[in-house]
Amino acid sequence: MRQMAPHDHHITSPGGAQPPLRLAVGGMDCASCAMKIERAVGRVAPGAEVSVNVPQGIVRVEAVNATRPLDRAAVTAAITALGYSVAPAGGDAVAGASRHGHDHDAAAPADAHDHGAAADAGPWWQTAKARMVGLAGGALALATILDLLWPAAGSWPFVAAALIGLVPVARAAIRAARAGSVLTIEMLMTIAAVGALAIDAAGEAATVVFLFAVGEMLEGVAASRARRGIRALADLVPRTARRIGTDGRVAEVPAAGLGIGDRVLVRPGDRMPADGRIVEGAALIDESPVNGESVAREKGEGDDVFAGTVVQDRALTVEVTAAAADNTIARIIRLVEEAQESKAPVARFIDRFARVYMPVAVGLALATAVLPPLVAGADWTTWIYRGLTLLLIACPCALVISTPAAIAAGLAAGARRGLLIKGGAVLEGLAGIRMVAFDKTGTLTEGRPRVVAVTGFGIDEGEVVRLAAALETGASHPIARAILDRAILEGGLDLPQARAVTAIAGRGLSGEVEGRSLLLGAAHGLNDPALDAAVSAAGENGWSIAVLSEAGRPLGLIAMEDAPRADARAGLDALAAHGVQVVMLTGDMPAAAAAAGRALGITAHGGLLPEDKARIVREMQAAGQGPVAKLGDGINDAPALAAATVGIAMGGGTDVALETADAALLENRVGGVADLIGLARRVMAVIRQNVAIAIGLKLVFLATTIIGLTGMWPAILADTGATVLVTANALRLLRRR
Ligand SMILES: Nc1ncnc2c1ncn2[C@@H]1O[C@H](COP(=O)(O)OP(=O)(O)OP(=O)(O)O)[C@@H](O)[C@H]1O
Ligand SMILES: [Zn+2]
Repeated sequence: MRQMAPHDHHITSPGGAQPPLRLAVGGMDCASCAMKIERAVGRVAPGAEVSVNVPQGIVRVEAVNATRPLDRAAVTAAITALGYSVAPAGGDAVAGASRHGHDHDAAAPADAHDHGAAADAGPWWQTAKARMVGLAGGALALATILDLLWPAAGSWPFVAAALIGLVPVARAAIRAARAGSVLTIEMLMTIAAVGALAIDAAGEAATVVFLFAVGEMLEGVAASRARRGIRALADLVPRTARRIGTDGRVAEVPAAGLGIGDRVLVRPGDRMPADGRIVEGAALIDESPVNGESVAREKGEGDDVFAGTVVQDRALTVEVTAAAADNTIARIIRLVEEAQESKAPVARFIDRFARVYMPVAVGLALATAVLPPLVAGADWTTWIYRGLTLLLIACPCALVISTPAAIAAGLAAGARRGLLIKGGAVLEGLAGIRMVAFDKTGTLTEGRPRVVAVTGFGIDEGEVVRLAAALETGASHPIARAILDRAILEGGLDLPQARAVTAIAGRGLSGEVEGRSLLLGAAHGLNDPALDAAVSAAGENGWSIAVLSEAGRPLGLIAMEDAPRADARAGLDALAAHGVQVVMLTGDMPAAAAAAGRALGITAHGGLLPEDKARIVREMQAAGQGPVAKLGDGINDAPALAAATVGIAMGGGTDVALETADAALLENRVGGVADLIGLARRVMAVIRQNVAIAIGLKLVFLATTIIGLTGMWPAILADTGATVLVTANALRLLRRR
């Protein structure tokens, strides 16, 4: 089931009081559709933030500073008035509609703007847009031949060709105008072409109409390629699975129909058909398709496996733990698709700019057509022609698509490499990061501490471990694992029952064991010389500690060692190469933090409570160190993740990691942070190039048109060319490096 935007976190929605409206719209797949819809919705929902996701057909309306609550019916009506279809219900309809929601075809006649029709269903040459190109192109070719064979016919073959190509465009323009959007690209095209016919430039009118159709088609092709960037992940999951029946017989069934608890047989070379847990066997598993982890890993009984990963050498029996719609890949796709809807600030700016730019350009065109003849007595035909050409230049297609195309491609490229980024705003934030704060346990270290020393104060060491392990039985901190492992080693898991266990994030646990009220955790507030000596000795070795105490009196000390991650050094170096500073913020005691910091060559602050971490992150941002990213893996990092410009979760696809942070590394690799920042910077560079291309070409043709150097068809060619160029530039991000 698709949830209604459960991932609205602090960056993309600053505390919106009302849930955003989400509508699945069929039939749009280009920038001008998006602009039309945004304008129409903006009129019925004043002050609302509208983002239109072209490839996925999703319109998201959020009441950022709306004057009244969002009215779903009014928004829906505004969109249908433009000739697009809106799926009846909210959330669930979205997924369906983006895959096969082309019902609008029946209601709306196929014309220049009903290109959603075949966008998913068939190859690009079968789309309505391609038919348009064929029609306009065929008519133009016929007219040209006629003109060569029979010059006496004059210009009427071209007039006919222009009209044939123009009819669908004009229809779309009129429909949009009726719905309230007068200044559309179709309208500009229609006026320019009709005007050209009027001043007897029929040949050019026909050419312009044809080139416009080509541009629209290429844009559609590019849009579906960007969409495939993320959808390709879904193809990693095999269509069928070998389910083991209750009678032990194996039957081939559709993977989508597997239920939780089903057992499947996965043979060497097979892709995993579902998320699950190995119940029998062990094998080398290649997880690179899902999280980019480059080395195959040995997994055995009890280990979790992900749909889409490849079993390399031996057969496994796997028990399914998630339905197809909830598996890791499906969740990633959903997150990225939602992220593609959220606009980066730079995209918002461009949208606003385009909205101002179009009327200005139209005004300029009008002035160009009218002023020189009126004021200076210049030739009317020449200047009307130049004015019409400027109308074509007023089309902001390339500019409008330049940013969303780059962001969509960037997010998809990241997801393929195990870098999950939740939206354009996060990308933009990441590109500007100057400082990264890491926690220690589980991020810079393996997060698998091992007990290295146990000290008892007045009680036996085994007793210390036994009581501590009883408290840790349900705990999730890595320390719990270490202490329980030790307890098993010493005498099995025959532990006393702990009651009323409470976890205090960043401090430890409290609870009752065998009638005694115990505390286990950091050495806060215990003044005991013997304990202090043991604690500082542990700190000097870089060990972490858990102190067991009763009524403020220490009973024992457990010291643990956690190895640094093998790739920590390289990952930190990669950040340094990006000019990014690094600091360690850890809940572990200061001495242990300092030892780990020394080993890695970075500044370390220890003994921090969760709120201390958040405070330091805020202080760093305020102190002008620029945007700060915080990397963390546990609940004790949540406040700091939220305080940071960008909160990055580390932790192989766990729910917490995926849902709470702004970005997540699916693979536990320190170098992933540098990869994230590098990718974000590349995306921003592409955006800058695209904006330069789009505006630069317009300026050049603006000048050459006014001085009369170039005419109509170079103007439309420049627009088409720029649109294709910026999209192709964005798709470069999808190339595997
Ligand atoms: N479940 C627990 N059992 C025992 N001690 C704990 C537990 N949770 C926390 N502590 C104590 O509190 C300290 C701080 O814990 P916290 O979870 O904030 O940081 P951490 O996980 O050690 O390090 P980092 O902040 O780098 O992830 C630990 O070093 C430990 O002494
Ligand atoms: Zn369109």
